[in-house]
Order: sequence, then C-alpha cells, then structure tokens
Amino acid sequence: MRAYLEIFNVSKYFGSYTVLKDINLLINRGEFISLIGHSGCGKSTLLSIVAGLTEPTTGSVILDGKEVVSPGPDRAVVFQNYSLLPWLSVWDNVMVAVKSVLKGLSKKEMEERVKHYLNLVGVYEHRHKKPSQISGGMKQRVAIARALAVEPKVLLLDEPFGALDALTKAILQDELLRIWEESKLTCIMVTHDIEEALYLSDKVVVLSNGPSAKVFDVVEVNIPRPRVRAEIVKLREYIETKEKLLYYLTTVLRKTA
Ligand SMILES: Nc1ncnc2c1ncn2[C@@H]1O[C@H](COP(=O)(O)OP(=O)(O)OP(=O)(O)O)[C@@H](O)[C@H]1O
Repeated sequence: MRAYLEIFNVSKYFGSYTVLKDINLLINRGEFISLIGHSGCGKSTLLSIVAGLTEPTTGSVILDGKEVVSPGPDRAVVFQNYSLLPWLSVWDNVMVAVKSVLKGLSKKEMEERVKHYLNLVGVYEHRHKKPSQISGGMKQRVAIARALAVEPKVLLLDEPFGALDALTKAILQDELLRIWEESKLTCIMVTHDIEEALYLSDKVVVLSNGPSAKVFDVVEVNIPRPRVRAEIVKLREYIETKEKLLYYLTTVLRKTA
C-alpha cells in the first residue's frame, strides 16, 4: 500500500553544496511527524521541498498519489516569523487566504469559515487589530488560523513556536495538539525542541549533519494519546525516547562548531 505522503530519493544541491542526499520518507495520513537535526542540516529545505516552494535537484514528493511540483492549497505552511501581512487586520489576513484558495464559496460561507478558524485558535475578539497590535503568540495563532482555514491536506510547520516564551509556547502546543486530534490533519513540524517533538509527534525523523544530510533514524514515539504533559514525562517510554534523541544529537551527531 502507498503512503499518503512519499518522499523518494530527494537530494538538494545549492550550487556545488549538497544539502540533502537521498532522503526517503513515507508518511501516513493523519500522522504528526517532527523533523529534528542540527542547525543547517537542511530541515527547512526539506519542508520547503514538500511545500513545493523549493524544487528538489533529484527525486520527488508524492502527496495523495500526485507529484508535488509547485505550492498548492493542499499544503499550508506556518513559519516561525508569522509572515502576516502587516497592513491587513487579523480578519483580512485569514480572509485573503480563503478568498485566494476557495473561490467557489459564497461571501457568507467565506465569512463563516474565517470566523470559525479565528474562534478555533482564540483570536476572534482581536479580528479588527493589525498584526503590530497583537502579541507574538497571538500572531502565531492567526498564522495557524490562516493555514487551517484553507483546509489543507498537510500542515507544514517550520519551528512555529521557536520565537515564543516558554509559557506561550506550551499553551500553543496544547492548542495545536487539540486541533490536530480533532482534525486528524497530516502534520510535519521542524523543531529544535526534543520535548516539543515528543509531546506532539507520532514519529521523530532525525536528520544527520550536513552537508549531504540523510535520514539518520526515524524514532517512533509510542506514548498513548490523548497526552497530558504532566503525565507523559513520567512514562518510561517518554524518558527512554528522550534519552535516545539526546544521545543522537549530543553524542552520535555531535557538532564541534
Ligand atoms: N537558497 C539557498 N541558497 C543557498 N544555500 C542555501 C539556501 N537555502 C538554504 N541554504 C543552505 O542549506 C543549508 C541548510 O539550510 P536549512 O535552512 O534547510 O537548514 P536547517 O536545518 O533548517 O537550519 P536551522 O535549524 O538553523 O533553521 C544551510 O547550509 C543553508 O545555508
């Protein structure tokens, strides 16, 4: 049986520099996958290839039986730096995405959808504000609402909570987990945070150090769901998987620079 998202022999060269070499990954529908690895190994490049924003030098990405050749509404990306349009209100930032992707909807259906997703991430009451008038955590909520509002098949997250303080980060991780559990979206998230990866993911894909980064290991996170942060940290599976990932990153793949 084919996987929902298939990454076949993907390599990426920037000039003579080989970032990724022969990446192979199979991701099932509804899975939550984290990509982890040292800075500069090519995590964002791989995510960008899946998004269709970067073309692989060799190999291919197949989503639901179709090759990815460009960005498309079936894949939404959330970046660390929110990437909201500063001159538009919170409402319009989401509406612009809905209008551009879901042209067949009536005005009322579009408005209902924007309202639904702003409510889902808890920023509806801030809908008239501009991005400069809301906090970083709220901006990231809006970015997530915008991504979800087009109802993609795959949600791609590039260090989505990397710029947030620890408490806001924990709250948004809980919200993302809740939304993912309800929607059963397929998610791929780049992160540097092992605990975040363990809390959210079904599998953690560890990339080796670049240049020519490969998939070093795919670590299954066999922690039952629903997950309660305070409870899972006591589980043997959590402790052992965390130790394994730490061992990979700090010993086997240790970087000297
Ligand atoms: N457009 C580009 N042109 C040339 N080199 C690039 C380009 N994009 C990325 N690179 C290089 O590819 C390598 C991988 O970058 P990438 O951002 O994918 O790594 P990363 O693992 O996501 O890093 P970090 O964890 O620091 O965000 C780096 O050496 C980077 O300088």
